[in-house]
Amino acid sequence: MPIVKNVSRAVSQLLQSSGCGCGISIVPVRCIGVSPRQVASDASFHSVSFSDTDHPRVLITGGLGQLGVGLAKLLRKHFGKNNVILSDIRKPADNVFYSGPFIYADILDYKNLREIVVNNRITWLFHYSALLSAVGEANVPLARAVNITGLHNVLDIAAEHNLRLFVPSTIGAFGPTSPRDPTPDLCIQRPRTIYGVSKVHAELMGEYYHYRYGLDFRCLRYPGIISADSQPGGGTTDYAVQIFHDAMKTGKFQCNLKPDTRLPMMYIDDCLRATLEVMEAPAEALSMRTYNISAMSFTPEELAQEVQKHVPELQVTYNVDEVRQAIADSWPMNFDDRNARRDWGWKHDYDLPELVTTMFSFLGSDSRIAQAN
Ligand SMILES: NC(=O)C1=CN([C@@H]2O[C@H](COP(=O)(O)OP(=O)(O)OC[C@H]3O[C@@H](n4cnc5c(N)ncnc54)[C@H](O)[C@@H]3O)[C@@H](O)[C@H]2O)C=CC1
Ligand SMILES: CC(=O)[C@H](N)C(=O)O
Repeated sequence: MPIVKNVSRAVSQLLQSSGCGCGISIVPVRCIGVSPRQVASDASFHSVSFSDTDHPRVLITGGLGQLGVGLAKLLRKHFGKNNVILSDIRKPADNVFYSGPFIYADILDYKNLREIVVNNRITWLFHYSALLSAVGEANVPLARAVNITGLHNVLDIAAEHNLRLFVPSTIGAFGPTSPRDPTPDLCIQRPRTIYGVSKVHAELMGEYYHYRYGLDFRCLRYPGIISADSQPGGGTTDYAVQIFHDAMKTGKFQCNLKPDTRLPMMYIDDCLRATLEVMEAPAEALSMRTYNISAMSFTPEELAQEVQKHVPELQVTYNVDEVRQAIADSWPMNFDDRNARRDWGWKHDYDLPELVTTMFSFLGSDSRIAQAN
């Protein structure tokens, strides 16, 4: 296909994707001839563009954490196994390595990341690499590097190569001065963790690149995510996953948050479906580029009661971790996601009883398989 045709299609896609509904005219980065990293506008990789009739070519960064493997599985079902590349700086387990393309990608290595995007003709990027709230407080310099410097690399590469970019944000992007019950999309955001600060920065930088350069940036603020077949990576909401494993294994669970700490939560299938849905939504449907999504809110006490319906002998004790408790006390209790529901039809499937039943049927069948082997 002639390069000229591809470039003009890319420009028209950029113009379409910049439909922010705010009436501001956008000058896409390629039209002003200089990208954020001063890459020449006629560099050869610009001749590769993604047609609407093709499947996207997907890269997931930080893909070996709690959410990335599930996301790859979902996207591979939709777009084909070889169109979705999982990446991380860790070594994948055998089952992950053999389930589809995997590549080493350190988001702090700009050239390495750019080479991967170019050589694999990536068109959509899901940027999952991060240090979460609790581990971030334990290593602020690393969290700042991964969550902020890493994001800058990803944004520049996405803008240069006309990628559609998804970056997750979090309930942790709010702080003690935000309205907490409910928390709307637009309100004061003064988080007091490096994780929260870096996520507000990501929201603002992504939106800035969208308005300034026409980058097709899309962002959802996830609640705490609960999954059966992957472990959380060091957050404040981790207790809500651990309780299921401990209930099955020992019948005893020690919770590191107070019994009445209410936080928004979501089952992983809802979270990953929302992520695909917002990426597939037509640009003109998106009145914003960063949306809250919500499913349920509960306290450790309420979760324990629901779990005890399945494991009546479960004993729950509380040994509060001051760092996590202070973080949780500054986060939303309930999330207002009316804009996501209105703009692109977001709807959750799992509430608390359904979540708990699903977790036990997954873990139950899993442990039966383990016992049989
Ligand atoms: N799991 C949850 O409850 C929530 C997650 N999110 C966001 O979703 C995204 C994915 O979350 P999880 O999978 O839970 O995170 P996780 O902590 O389980 O995984 C993060 C991954 O990033 C990788 N990573 C660290 N440094 C890296 C580097 N320099 N280059 C490349 N990769 C690097 C780690 O090896 C790890 O596999 C994160 O951005 C997180 O902030 C948002 C809200 C809730
Ligand atoms: C809600 C999140 O972003 C994460 N699970 C954390 O607790 O840090």
